[in-house]
Amino acid sequence: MMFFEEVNESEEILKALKDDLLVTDRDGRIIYVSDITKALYGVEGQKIIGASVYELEKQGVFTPIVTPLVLKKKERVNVIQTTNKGRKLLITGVPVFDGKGEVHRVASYSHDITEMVNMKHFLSEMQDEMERVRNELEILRNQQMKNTGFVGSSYEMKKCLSVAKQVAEVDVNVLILGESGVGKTHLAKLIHRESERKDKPFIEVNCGAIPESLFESEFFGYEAGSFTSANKKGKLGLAELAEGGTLFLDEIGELSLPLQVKVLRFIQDKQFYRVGGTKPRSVDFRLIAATNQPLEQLVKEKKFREDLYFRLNVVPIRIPPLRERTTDILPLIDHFVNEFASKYKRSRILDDAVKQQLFKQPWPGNIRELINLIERLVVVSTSEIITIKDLPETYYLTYGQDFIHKEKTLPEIIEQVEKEVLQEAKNKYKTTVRMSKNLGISQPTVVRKLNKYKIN
Ligand SMILES: Nc1ncnc2c1ncn2[C@@H]1O[C@H](COP(=O)(O)OP(=O)(O)OP(=O)(O)O)[C@@H](O)[C@H]1O
Repeated sequence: MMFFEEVNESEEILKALKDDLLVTDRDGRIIYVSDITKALYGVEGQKIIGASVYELEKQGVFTPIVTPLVLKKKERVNVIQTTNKGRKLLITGVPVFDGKGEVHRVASYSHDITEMVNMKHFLSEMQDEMERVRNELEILRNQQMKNTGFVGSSYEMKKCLSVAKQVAEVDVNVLILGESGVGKTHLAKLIHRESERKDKPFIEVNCGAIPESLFESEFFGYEAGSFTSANKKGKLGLAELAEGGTLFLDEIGELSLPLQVKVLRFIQDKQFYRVGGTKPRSVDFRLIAATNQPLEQLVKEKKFREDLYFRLNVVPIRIPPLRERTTDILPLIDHFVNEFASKYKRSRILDDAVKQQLFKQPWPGNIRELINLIERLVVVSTSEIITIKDLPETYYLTYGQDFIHKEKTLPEIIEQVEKEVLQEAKNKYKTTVRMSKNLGISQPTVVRKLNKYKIN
């Protein structure tokens, strides 16, 4: 009675273990099998009692079998078996010896490791994918941050550069001001490259380009299922992507007043909540903002929050438009002619008349406009020397036409012409003595005028 109870109890324990137990004799005949086999092998446990494991292997029920290995080694053996159901089992075969030290039975128990194997595959695929993404990110980051050269020999640009390099070293908020295309993003990247954060991300957020209704979810990210058209798994925001690096808020003047409140709180606390989230998240970044709008004016008109303006405006850098730093025009032209000549593998030179004409342009689109024009000239011109005939019509209006076109007053026209003449004379004659001789004015007048127009 006592024995029966013990046998039943052992059976219960085996079932509870959820491991499949199979016992064969030394010829490989199954003499015991627990009753969970069907799920793994697709056959009823009790129906294979008496069957040979060699036969079952031939039929593909499971392979490889462990019995012959245990018989040969006379010790515990582990194998990974695949069943006809495609499951992966870790089989441990254990020899049971008779009184003469011969293997009398082979007991094997199996543990279903399919999920573990799948997880391992998944993990390894994920690791490969991560490696690919990491490499791609590295390439993209290098492309994005590629140092394309900083042209700026004018007094104004030298001043900007010197402030930029100084602030790069400290984690202070910087506000870059200037017309469209003057190089605000270019300067922000330079500050990032020169800072200790250079190996971390530079995340550019164009505040004017993101629709207001999407700004929060794009900027702060969102939690899973927080709104209907959202990605089911939730999404990381741009703010979070800047971790450790520089967050560049371009066109900050375009932010609506309600969003300004949120951005201000974020800049102050360096903490935020994802849309639909309840957990505050922290992010460490240096902030650079930029705008082509007169922010101070917007503050007066109550279109831009004063507290946000003060937060951003710790170190302001104003990049002057190209027409206020004409000494940069010719070096920029040379720089981009070389760049595009090498990009399109064609040798191109601008003749002096073209340079003179470009020097006189007002460049409302600033450096971006200049780049577009040079690229077009390099690509479209058919001969090595680019002449005035290659210029698009709008670029060869005569002086007078040009000024009247822009509704300038006579004193303004005279000042501008004087400045340009002095600039050209400075480029050509270098010294104030030679300039005074060739311009027919005294040397002190040359010096005074050079100071007036900040030509150095
Ligand atoms: N000092 C410079 N030297 C060489 N290239 C420059 C310089 N400044 C700007 N550029 C180039 O001019 C183009 C326009 O510059 P950028 O995009 O930085 O202007 P932006 O002021 O940010 O314009 P927007 O206000 O439209 O955003 C870019 O291709 C940039 O690489």
